[in-house]
Amino acid sequence: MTQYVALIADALSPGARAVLTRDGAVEVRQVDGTDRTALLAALADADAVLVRSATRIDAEALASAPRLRAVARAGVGLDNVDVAAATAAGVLVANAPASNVVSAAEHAVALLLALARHVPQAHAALKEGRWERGAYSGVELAGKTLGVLGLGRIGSLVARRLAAFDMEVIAYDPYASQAHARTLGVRLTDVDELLSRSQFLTVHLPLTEQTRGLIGFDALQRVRPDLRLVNAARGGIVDEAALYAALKEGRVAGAALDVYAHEPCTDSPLFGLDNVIGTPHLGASTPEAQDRAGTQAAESVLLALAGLPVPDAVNAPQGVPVPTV
Ligand SMILES: NC(=O)C1=CN([C@@H]2O[C@H](COP(=O)(O)OP(=O)(O)OC[C@H]3O[C@@H](n4cnc5c(N)ncnc54)[C@H](O)[C@@H]3O)[C@@H](O)[C@H]2O)C=CC1
Ligand SMILES: O=C(O)CCC(=O)C(=O)O
Repeated sequence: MTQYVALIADALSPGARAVLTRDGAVEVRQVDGTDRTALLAALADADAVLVRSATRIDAEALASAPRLRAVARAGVGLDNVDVAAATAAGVLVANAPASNVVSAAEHAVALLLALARHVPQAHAALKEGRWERGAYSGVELAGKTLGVLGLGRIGSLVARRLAAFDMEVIAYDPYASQAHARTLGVRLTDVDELLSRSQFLTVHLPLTEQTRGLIGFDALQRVRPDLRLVNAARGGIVDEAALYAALKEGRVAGAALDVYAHEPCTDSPLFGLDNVIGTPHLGASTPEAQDRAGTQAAESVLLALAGLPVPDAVNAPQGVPVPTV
């Protein structure tokens, strides 16, 4: 006999459903969380909701969910969940902070390499029947300076991988310790040095009110003209209009983007520039990452519904340990 309803609002791995139904107490319902009307209606009976990044759980969604006890994010970023409103409503929010970080880091490295060597452009030309060896000469990574903006879980994995390409790695993260940076072979700098010295810059910050627009017109005035920028964190941290202007005016050499201010995004002016490559928010899109994210999110829901401490709760009451970076 089921006692609770768990709503899966984005495409999660089959492992999530298997965990949720393990003890027979949870009925799983599926809804397309991007269909706002359907989402709000489905939330009316839900005790828990599981999302990835496409579904917005904001104050309106929470107000439509009188029974809700938990929001589980099968992934890292919580910018699509109003954590303050959930906390005020007594709804526990949990993410799966370590689930997809290797996939996200590997994707950032893949974008950086593809950007350096024009892999997508050369591939497209070849498939269209053009053998254009002269058009797609690239640059080496060895000996270049990589700037890492945000030396948390993903930034650290990227730094370690790209140090192995013989890059000099510097990072800006006011919350990272010197000891942690040293173990990665990374030197911590201030923002000025990060911007003025980096030949590659990779962004690994959460999107918050402090980080929104951080790489904007001002920052992009202070970079080298041979800078190649990678953003596989969140759209909105890099100001797309400022980036477009900098690329167009030759103040930045290239950009590789996995994330956009408004998603889905298919018509950005940035896509019209030859020195921009992009993927549609694929950082976490591997079966390995999705399996971990889905099952961890589902485990958090079971704990929350049972009234037990949830290790990855981001708004846990005092006394419940919340893991930090
Ligand atoms: N493209 C994709 O599919 C994915 C994107 N992400 C994004 O990547 C972001 C980072 O993920 P993690 O590394 O796991 O998070 P994390 O929390 O481990 O690391 C973030 C780091 O940013 C630092 N930071 C915060 N504010 C800062 C500021 N103003 N200036 C400089 N540093 C600052 C923090 O000290 C922390 O070390 C997530 O918040 C998410 O938005 C995460 C997974 C997949
Ligand atoms: O679920 C996804 O694919 C998005 C992953 C992501 O951006 C995150 O975990 O923050």
